[in-house]
Amino acid sequence: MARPGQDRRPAAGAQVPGLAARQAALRLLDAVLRRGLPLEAALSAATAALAREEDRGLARAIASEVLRRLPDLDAAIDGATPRPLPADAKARFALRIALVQALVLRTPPHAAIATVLPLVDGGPRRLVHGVFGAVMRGGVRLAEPPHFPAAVAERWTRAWGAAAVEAARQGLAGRPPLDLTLAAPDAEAPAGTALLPGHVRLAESGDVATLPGYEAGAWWVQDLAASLPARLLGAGPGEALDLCAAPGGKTLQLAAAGWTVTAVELAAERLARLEANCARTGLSARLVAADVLRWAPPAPVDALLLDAPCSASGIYRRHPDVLHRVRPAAIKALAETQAAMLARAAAWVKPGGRLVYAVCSLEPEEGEAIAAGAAALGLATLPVTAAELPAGLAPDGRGWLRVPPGALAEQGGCDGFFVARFAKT
Ligand SMILES: C[S@@+](CC[C@H](N)C(=O)[O-])C[C@H]1O[C@@H](n2cnc3c(N)ncnc32)[C@H](O)[C@@H]1O
Repeated sequence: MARPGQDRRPAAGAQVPGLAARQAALRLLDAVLRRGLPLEAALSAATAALAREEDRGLARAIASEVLRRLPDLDAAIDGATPRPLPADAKARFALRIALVQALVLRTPPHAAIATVLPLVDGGPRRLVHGVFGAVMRGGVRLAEPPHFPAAVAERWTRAWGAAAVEAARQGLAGRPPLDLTLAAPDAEAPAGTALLPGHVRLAESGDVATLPGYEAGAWWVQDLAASLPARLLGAGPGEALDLCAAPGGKTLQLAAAGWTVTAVELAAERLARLEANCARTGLSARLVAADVLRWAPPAPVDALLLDAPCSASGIYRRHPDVLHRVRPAAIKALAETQAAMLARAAAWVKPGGRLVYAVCSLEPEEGEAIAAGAAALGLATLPVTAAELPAGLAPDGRGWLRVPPGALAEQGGCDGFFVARFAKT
């Protein structure tokens, strides 16, 4: 590794190999951390200039790994600077990208810094070079498992306790397992562990399209916790509404369980994914592109699933960007939308019919607080029972299901969720 002061710049105009992928990683981090966009939503614009799939993958891997390890990377940077760099300083972004490569992604240190220095050309090159060298010479090792951002750790400790938050850190350490939901109990599927009937868990994900049963549409990828809301609605026959339905894991479950499903979704491109998923699995649903806050069904239904748009803080293992984007003001605004959706949905269920409310959120404001308003809408809790859940999960004292951070850690973990089931009175 070149020492600080030995800054060997390529000739003006020369392109450093691998630079374009790091520039794209910087754009991705800027989109998430400065503009609050989801990583997935920023991907196509941030990587548009990259011709090779390999480079797009590298840019995404660097950005994801920075987001997974951000507090620990920043602690290493702050430990090597006399005065902390501002949170949004380009030098800090460049150092995060260089250090995550050298310390996590096994990029040789000289290559990690050489591909990052051009990001700060005309700016604090010497500083970035010097801090990188100091961290590497200091033999810093990043915490394993990684730490949550302080605001998230505080929020979740207040809601779910320190032990749950500590267990949840494991979810940031490695790749989560891959969960499959089977279209039928005897569907063709790869060998794995079943934590519930109709479920298979694989330790490795790899290319899902090559796994047995994929071509035949015998299963779809869906986290174990995400499969619980549709399971808890029970089996048809009857008319079921799936509100906020795309990409459609729960629509497919409802169709496979014998319901005649109408799936309602606002985002046209996401509805197209739902349509493709129906085509691959041979399961059918009536698809409606509409805003649940404006649309209404022609007649009340027997069963309704509302998987409301939410902070998605429960999916932090696969999408660590949520840890940095979700702020109290956004949670409050989402909770208002969720309450408005539940109020409309409650009116669309026949007396005696069932309604399941679900969010992949670890924020009580989006879960328990919304369910607490259901009684005023003519919805009586139909308590979830332990027998309906995988071993290790249990309903709370009100008969609702809270899947807290760190749940099922010993079995490989699962997404954080809230699910409540009601009967229309
Ligand atoms: C949590 S995701 C749904 C996941 C889906 N139920 C599944 O199992 O695959 C929430 C969905 O709600 C959609 N959405 C957000 N606001 C909406 C609205 N006002 N009306 C209908 N859909 C909406 C989003 O586009 C997103 O696809």
